[in-house]
Amino acid sequence: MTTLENGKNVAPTVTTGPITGSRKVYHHTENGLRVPVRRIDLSNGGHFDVYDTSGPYTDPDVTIDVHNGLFRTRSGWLDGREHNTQLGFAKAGVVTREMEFVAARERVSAEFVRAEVAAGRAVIPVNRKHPESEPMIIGKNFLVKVNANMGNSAVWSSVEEEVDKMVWATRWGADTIMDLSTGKRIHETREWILRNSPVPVGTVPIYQALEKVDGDPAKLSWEVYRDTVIEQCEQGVDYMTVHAGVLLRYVPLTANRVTGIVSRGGSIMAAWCLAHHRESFLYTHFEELCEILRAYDVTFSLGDGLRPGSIADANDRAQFAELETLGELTHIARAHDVQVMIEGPGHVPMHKIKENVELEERLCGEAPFYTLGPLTTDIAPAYDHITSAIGAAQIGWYGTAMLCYVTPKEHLGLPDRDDVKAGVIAYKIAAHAADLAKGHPYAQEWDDELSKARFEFRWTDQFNLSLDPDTARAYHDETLPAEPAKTAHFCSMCGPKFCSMRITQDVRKYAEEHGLSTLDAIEAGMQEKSAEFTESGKQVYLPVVQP
Ligand SMILES: C[C@H]1O[C@@H](n2cnc3c(N)ncnc32)[C@H](O)[C@@H]1O
Ligand SMILES: Cc1ncc(COP(=O)(O)O)c(N)n1
Ligand code: MET
Ligand code: SF4
Ligand SMILES: [Zn+2]
Repeated sequence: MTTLENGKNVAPTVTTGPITGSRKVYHHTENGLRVPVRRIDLSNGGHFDVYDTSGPYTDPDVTIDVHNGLFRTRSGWLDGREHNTQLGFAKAGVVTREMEFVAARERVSAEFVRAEVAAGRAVIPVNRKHPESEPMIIGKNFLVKVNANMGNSAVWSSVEEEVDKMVWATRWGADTIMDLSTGKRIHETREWILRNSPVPVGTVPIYQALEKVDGDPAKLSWEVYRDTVIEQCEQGVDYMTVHAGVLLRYVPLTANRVTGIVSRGGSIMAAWCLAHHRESFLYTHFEELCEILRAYDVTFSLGDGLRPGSIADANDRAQFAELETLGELTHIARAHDVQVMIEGPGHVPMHKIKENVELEERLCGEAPFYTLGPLTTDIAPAYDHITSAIGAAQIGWYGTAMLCYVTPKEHLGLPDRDDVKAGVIAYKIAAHAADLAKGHPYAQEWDDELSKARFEFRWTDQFNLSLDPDTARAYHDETLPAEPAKTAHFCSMCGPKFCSMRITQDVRKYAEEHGLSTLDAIEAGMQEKSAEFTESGKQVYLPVVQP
């Protein structure tokens, strides 16, 4: 690994050790692959296993050394596999080890995984040069995934912080991360992230290409771009955002928008097209690009350079014209055996969300949709993880395969690690809510486990089964920190006398003690009350006793 440029060579400090209340367990597949799960041990002697994105960092048996990077688990899987892709294998009827691995993670058959990849309805982003990552799948017939963006900017830059954010995001459940660095030491930052990332890493190569030409879009060229893409493929980037749908003739369609072009990549390409009055080199050289990505099995994330950046601009002609072009490019990429997903908006009010999914599926042959939110209103800067998680839950329900998080700092500044966690948790909620609504066979089991723990006042189990056990416990501790409170039949919300779940349990106990079913108990209780009512002279309103 390269040393850090600041000469001090400060090792990035990252968070290690299990998430509170759980431990890493490995399942072994038929062919001996080790598939991680996070096991939550319960106080009633049971346990519950959940999907685990956190990689070796949460395994106490692994020694983490960020200078050496993670163990290259997949390097042994890659022999003799040059120049073919997961899509190529899937089409040829071959089940790869990556497919077997994700099948175990998703609890489906490997053949189902193969068929979904072959149809282009799912992608497994795995650059052959990123053997540290654990394979995962993105597709609407699998668990909804979450991506976390990070990376430096010209205003704030630190390799250490970005590596820390990557580990932190995956700890809380990010399925992929994107390094969107635009500041100094882009190559080096990405190298540190890649060598230490247990999840696929995405980038937007045009950002680094622009940096190479001193930030002047007019100076960009296919050659500079191509060399940047190859450099990033060689490093191990798993998927790349390519804004090849921003065509010269679409740029005027944004002229009357409230917020113009909000995509960075989109605005850079629009500037290039106008400066040269030529068609985008991403579009004219698209087949060459396919051949480069194919050699590494890098997945396209066809960028939405004309996505709406405000409620007013949602679903306009510019946005949907670009989507049509992305559909055309999807079919070209697939013919080259290159995996494809499609990036989506942005800012969209709730009533305009569904149309986005329907159009995307129709135009892009059901390629996995990967959307930024969408934000369902513009009026809450500082809370855009919420405005967007609302849209994300909906769009996920309609069939979006991966949700790109938005943090509380959106529109305001570069997110720090706290923002990263807030964004990831908000999006884990949205993704899981979508899984539930889609009727995913295992999604509800998690809810049911937590609900049971809650009803039985197994407070510790309730904390540990939650997406954020530390915060759940800390909130309970704020008012009732003592150990006996962790089994008490109430919390400080209602107190002991008004705890409805405690009262329900009493009703059930009453029924049991009197040999009645709960319904009978209610009936019996009602008769008792009715007798009291008759005795009191059948008055509906009792006289108020003056103090
Ligand atoms: C496309 C989305 O990418 C996010 N984005 C862009 N750059 C960064 C960064 N360095 N860190 C985190 N998020 C970023 C913004 O939230 C934008 O909305
Ligand atoms: C879902 C999604 N959409 C877009 C981008 C790229 O950002 P930009 O288009 O601003 O360059 C991204 N990283 N993720
Ligand atoms: N918030 C913008 C969007 O909605 C992006 C700003 S940073 C390019 O896409
Ligand atoms: S987030 Fe900030 S830098 Fe990015 S487009 Fe908006 S105002 Fe510009
Ligand atoms: Zn925005």
